[in-house]
Parts: sequence; C-alpha cells; structure tokens
Amino acid sequence: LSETESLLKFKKSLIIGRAGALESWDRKNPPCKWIGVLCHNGYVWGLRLENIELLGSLDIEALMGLKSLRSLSFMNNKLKGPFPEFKKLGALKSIYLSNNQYDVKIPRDAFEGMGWLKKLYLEQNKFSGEIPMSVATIPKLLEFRIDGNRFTGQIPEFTHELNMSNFSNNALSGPIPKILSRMDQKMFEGNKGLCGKPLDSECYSPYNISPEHKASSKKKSSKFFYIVAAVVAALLAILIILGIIIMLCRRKRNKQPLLSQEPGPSSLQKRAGIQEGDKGQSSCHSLKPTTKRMTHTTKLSFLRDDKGKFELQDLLKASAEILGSGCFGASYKTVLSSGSMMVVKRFKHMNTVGTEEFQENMKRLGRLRHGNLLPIVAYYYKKEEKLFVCDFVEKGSLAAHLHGHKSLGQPSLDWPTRFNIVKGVGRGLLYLHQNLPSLMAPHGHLKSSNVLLNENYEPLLTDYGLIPMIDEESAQELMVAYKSPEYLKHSRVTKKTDVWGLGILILETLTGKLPECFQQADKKSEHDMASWVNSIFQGEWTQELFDQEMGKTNNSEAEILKLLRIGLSCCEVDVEKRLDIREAVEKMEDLMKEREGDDDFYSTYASEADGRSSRGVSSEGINFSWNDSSHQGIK
Ligand SMILES: Nc1ncnc2c1ncn2[C@@H]1O[C@H](COP(=O)(O)OP(=O)(O)OP(=O)(O)O)[C@@H](O)[C@H]1O
Repeated sequence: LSETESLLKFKKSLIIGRAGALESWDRKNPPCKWIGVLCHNGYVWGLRLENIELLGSLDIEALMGLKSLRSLSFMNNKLKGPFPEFKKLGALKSIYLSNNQYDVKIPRDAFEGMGWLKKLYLEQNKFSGEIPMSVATIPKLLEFRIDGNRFTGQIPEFTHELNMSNFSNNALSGPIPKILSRMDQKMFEGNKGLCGKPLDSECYSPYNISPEHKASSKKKSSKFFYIVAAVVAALLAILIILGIIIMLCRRKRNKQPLLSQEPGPSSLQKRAGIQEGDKGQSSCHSLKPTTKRMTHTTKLSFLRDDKGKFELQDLLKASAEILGSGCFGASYKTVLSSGSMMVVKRFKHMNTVGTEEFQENMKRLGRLRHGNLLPIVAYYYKKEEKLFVCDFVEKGSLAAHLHGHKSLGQPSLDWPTRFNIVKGVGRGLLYLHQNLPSLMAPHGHLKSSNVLLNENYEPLLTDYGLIPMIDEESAQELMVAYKSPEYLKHSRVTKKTDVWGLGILILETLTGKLPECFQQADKKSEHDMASWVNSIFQGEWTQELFDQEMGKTNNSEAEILKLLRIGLSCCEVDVEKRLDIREAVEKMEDLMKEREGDDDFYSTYASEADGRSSRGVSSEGINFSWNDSSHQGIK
C-alpha cells in the first residue's frame, strides 16, 4: 500500500469524536499536507493525533505500510480496548498514549523487538497488571512514564539507566531496582508497597511493611500467635506421619534412582523418543544409552512461579529434542501442555555437594532478577540426579551464531548487534558480581555457548553461579574460570577471572574465531586467544583480525577498535592491571553513549524483527537529520 492508502485505511479504522478533525485526510492532497501527519523529505515519520476525542481501539496493522514511521502520539483522547500491537512497527522511536482510557493488562512481550524505542509515555490511563517485562529490556529506552495507572507487582530490573521515568501513583510493590535508585523520590510516590532507595522506606523483606501495617500487626500478633502455634503443631504431626510413610515406601523401592542409574541423558532421551542420531555435538562426553525408564513422580523445586507448577513428567510427556551435550551433561528442549517451551539440563559432577548447600545455592540463584540473566525456573535434586529447568531461548547461543550460522541458514550477526550482545553480557556479569559477592567467580563458566539470544538478540547469561556446586576436580577440568592465566599459573580464581572470560568473549565476537582453537593440548601453556590477538594487533585496523561478516556502518572501524582494546584490557595476564567488571562495563557504556543519536548505528535485526525493510535505516534512503528535538512538537 502507498502511504496515502495506508493512512486512509487507518483513518477508516478510527472512531473520531471531534467532527471534522481529520477532514484534510483526503486523496486530493499529499499526506504530508494532512493535519497531524509529520513528514521528513516527503516521507511520513510521525502521526500526531491528539485531543480529537478518538474512541475505541487502534489498528496498528494499518500503519505497517508507512516504512519511515518513527513516532506516534495519540495523547489526550478516549482510546480503549486491547493494548495496541506497537511491536509490529519495530522501528518506532517514540510512543505517546498518555491520558486515554486504557484499562487492560499489557502483554508481557508487548515491546519485544522494539530495538529503537526511546520514549514510551503511558501515563494517566487505567492500565493494570504487571509492568511488562519486555519494557525493561528495550535497549535504547530513555524516557518511560506510567504514572497514574493501576500497575501492580514489582518494577522489573531495567538493563540500563533511564534519563527520565515516572512510576508514581500506581499499586506497585517490592524493592526499587538498584539501577533506578538515583532517580527523584517523587517518581515513585503513591505506591504503598515500594521500598528501597531513593525512597526513605527500607526493604525488610522482599516486600516492605508500612508503619501502619506494623502497628496493627503488633496488636493482632499475640492472638495470631496461638492460632499459628496450634496450626504448626498440627502440621508437624501430619509431617511426621507422612515422613514415616515415605520412608517405608522408599525402602520398598529398593533405592532405585528416579531417572536412571546411568548419569547420562538416555532415559530422558528414550522417554522423549530421541533417536541416537539426533544427539548433536558432544564437546566433552559421549552419551550412553540405557533402557531404564522413569516410573515415579518427580517433584521439582520451583524458583519462579510465572510458568505455573508442573512435574518433570509433564516435561517429558511431549517429544523432546536434544540441544547439545556440554561438559556437564546434555540439554533437552521440550514443550509443556501450556505451550511453553522449556529446557531441561542434566548436571553431572555435582556429587560432593550436600543437600543443604545445594539448596541454599539454588535459592540464592533463584533470587536473581536481571534482563540479561536466564532465570532458572525449577530444579530437581537427588543424590544421583540433578536437573535444571529454564525457558527455551529462541535464537539459541551466541556460539551458534558466531560459528555455525551458515549451517543454521541464518545471516551472520552484524556489528551493532555484536556490540549490543557483549554490552548486555557485561551488564549481566556486573549484576552477578553485585549480587553474588561471596562467590570467587560469580559466573565462572562464561563462554559463547552460555550466552543465549532472545528474539530481540538481547543476550541472556546461563550456567552462572555453579562453582560452589561442582565437584572441585571436575570444575578444574571443565570450567572456563579454571582456564584463566591466573589459574594456570598460580592456581588462583578471583573476581577478575570472570572479566578475563568477558575479554575472551569480546575477542571471539570480534574475530569470529573459536577460543578453543588457540588452547594448546598442554594446559599450562600461556598461548590463548588474547596472546594471538596481541601478536597481530599493532593499534590499527588489521583486516585479518576481524570477522568480515559483521559488516560496517559509519565509524564502525574506530568503534570496533575501541571494543577490541576493551577486550584486551579484560584479558590482561596480570590480574592487578586487568580491568574490574565495573570498569569494563563503564567503558562499553561510554562507547555506547558516543553512539547515541547516531541513527546509522543500525542493526539489521531491528527491522527484520517485524518482517519488513525500512527505508529509514538503509544507507541510501532518507537520513536521520531530524533528531529527537523534532519530537518536542509532539510532547
Ligand atoms: N535455555 C536454552 N535455550 C536454548 N538453547 C539452549 C538453552 N540452554 C542451552 N542451550 C544450548 O544447548 C546446547 C547445549 O547446552 P549445554 O548447556 O548443555 O552445554 P554447553 O553450553 O555447550 O556446555 P557446558 O555444559 O559446559 O555449559 C548449547 O548450544 C546451548 O547454547
């Protein structure tokens, strides 16, 4: 459809309360002359339909023909209905829905794929439910307002700081994420359950308890105490009886393990109908088949409840697909009856860790919330069997994209996407360091197959926080942290060991080469990817060093060199001279800020996500000489 036809189709879908408001929308004149249509170089880049008493819902699909559309404002109307599917317009930079009558929940994935969105204004509606998780991972988001709605639940962990945000006057609860703690208090006022900085109320438990609540609960507490004591006593009696029954049953079962005696994946595999030929690559261990079948109910321990509760058998009912077999065991993809795609990872080499220690560590991992970490949904613990369950991540691993994209039939990752990925990895790593301070290397196993990419190509770290649970000998043999120079030379692992892992990941991402290829059979050798890069890099652009498939944008050579230097500073052999994780992330953020406002910094995936190419993002199409100040007219 032409721009004229698309706009007329959109007009037809609108219910306009103010008579004659869009009279100028007529084939007689070009759309750039129509009221509320903003153009640049003859193309429509914005719609500003404010204060015209728009009723009903918005038909976003009608606007998909406007390839240069970057800004939408429907402020001060009476719009209602389902949340508009803005993500179909993946190149939008600003959305203004302020002061309307939306009273729905916004779907969790409403903003997925919106890699260009900078401004999102949803204030003064009646939106309810949780703030959608996909908002927190919009990579370029700078301004976000939801004040004066009915949002509930916690504020999600944003992946970066915002220039401006307002969460006031909702029903939000729980701790304010650290990354927002420097904002003005006023932006959080009017939410009784929120706690933590910048508010004065401290978080005592996951949720703050208000002073009134404390006073009234004191009065009630003595009466309550007797009731609780009676209930606890009754429960204890029931538990003891149940315990005795379970013990008797177990004895009868003759100590048969729940999945199989064989620590390989094959019972799962057989159960799931996986053929021997389907096994994928095994990097460390081969899989051995077994004929034992799982016959008992297996109780999973849940760390999150957003997927509902299910049993291990539910995961195995459907046919499963083996994703690969790593150093610790194999990973399987399977589908729950709800349609959710899950991954079950089987862990070997966790035999010396005791139940309590294991569960303590899992709880600690379960408390982590960050947009660049893949959460563990549930786990299964038995002496002879340890399984982790998490979401299936659509685009697979960074390793597959860097080294196997051709066999996957996918285009190679371009430079902006690669930069965004390593930046996200750094942010995830920094969060782990802040929240798992007691671990010597809070990730410990950072490598490109443990960086998964969601549909927006945002990185999600996996297999983090494992060091305390892996048997020491196996850890030394298999885990990335133990391949660092400080471990090989001095048998030391420190916080900066993770930074070395980040450095190697940066070099791998820029060169497209596999780090394993540089490791010598002799593990004590100092030869690694960093020393290879150092031997070639003379401070200037060197063709042979970089993966030619990442392509170029304006200035990309200079930026790529800057990132390479950051990577090398993370790979300093001398731990004292090596950057710490905060410095590494800050350097990447600075590089990002230099890029801010440069709209040529375009990722091919941003437009592919909504299945269309955009004139505005190609080098020969319109340029982005208009900047966000031109949006001032809209807001
Ligand atoms: N949740 C997931 N979603 C999509 N792919 C996954 C998921 N978890 C793992 N994978 C992929 O499955 C494959 C096997 O993963 P697995 O974690 O078992 O081994 P690995 O990462 O290769 O090695 P290691 O065991 O040392 O971590 C890898 O390619 C990994 O990227």
